[in-house]
Amino acid sequence: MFLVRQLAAHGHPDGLFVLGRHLWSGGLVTSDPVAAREQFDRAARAGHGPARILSTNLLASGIAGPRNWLTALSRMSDERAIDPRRKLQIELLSRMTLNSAGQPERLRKPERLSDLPDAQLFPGFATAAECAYLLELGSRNYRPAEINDGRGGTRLDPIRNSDEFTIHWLIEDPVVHAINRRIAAVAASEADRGEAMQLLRYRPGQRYRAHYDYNPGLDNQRELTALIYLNHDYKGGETSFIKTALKVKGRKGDLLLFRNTLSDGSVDPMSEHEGSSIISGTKYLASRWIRERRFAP
Ligand SMILES: O=C(O)CCC(=O)C(=O)O
Ligand SMILES: [Fe+2]
Repeated sequence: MFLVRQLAAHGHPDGLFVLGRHLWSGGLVTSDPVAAREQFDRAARAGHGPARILSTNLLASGIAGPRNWLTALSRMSDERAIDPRRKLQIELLSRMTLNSAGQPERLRKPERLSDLPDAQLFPGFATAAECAYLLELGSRNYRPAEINDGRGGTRLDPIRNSDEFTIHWLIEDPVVHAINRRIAAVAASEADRGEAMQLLRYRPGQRYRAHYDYNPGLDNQRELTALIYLNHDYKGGETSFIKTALKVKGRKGDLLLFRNTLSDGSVDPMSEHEGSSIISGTKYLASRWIRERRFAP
């Protein structure tokens, strides 16, 4: 760490970037996302390519510091030379009809599926191109999914034997961020209340057994759950509510939104659900748990 700090102190781009990564993740130093972002910004100004990408992502999302959507968009154009994904991201964003703050201008009407649990379906929430983009982000990156242990950490548990990839804050690019803002808009919440988006993959035999997304160990509760179905060419795998007859088998691009808490903040017993076992094919979802209050750093 001494060497890294020395290099950073001299404005060395790699030193600043590596210091930023350590400050972001913690471990050798105390985690400090705001200080990390400052190092990424300095590394970016010193010409460090990967730091420019992270720094623009954080500027677009307003995580660990200020948010400026339009400046982030103009920086993305300049970044096409260092990251080939920027071109596709600019194309996808141009088709979204966003205002100058990156907010969606039009929202699809929901279908009410049930009152208890409070569940709604937004058909065609994401376009086929957006689903393809998320699927490509996940490919090659999946690892066994864990569950929240209620003590600030996560652990493997036989209740959930599927795979996941978390689009954590640094790699939450402006396309993912715009989708996260759209989720927040249909959920009548703020984007910064969402946990990082997760991509989920279930192959035959994989499932997420009956559970509540509400977790008694959390003081900032998972109030809402949003699931985007990224495909529908598989058998089995419904999102099934255990205490009612409600089973949801979304089509590609549909979003299921349900509430895990009652109006007094306590758990809604009817929100217990499972991702049923896959019979054939592979199911892909994008999920976002929405907290009661700001959750993003
Ligand atoms: O796979 C599903 O349909 C449900 C996923 C789920 O319950 C979750 O990720 O919390
Ligand atoms: Fe769940």
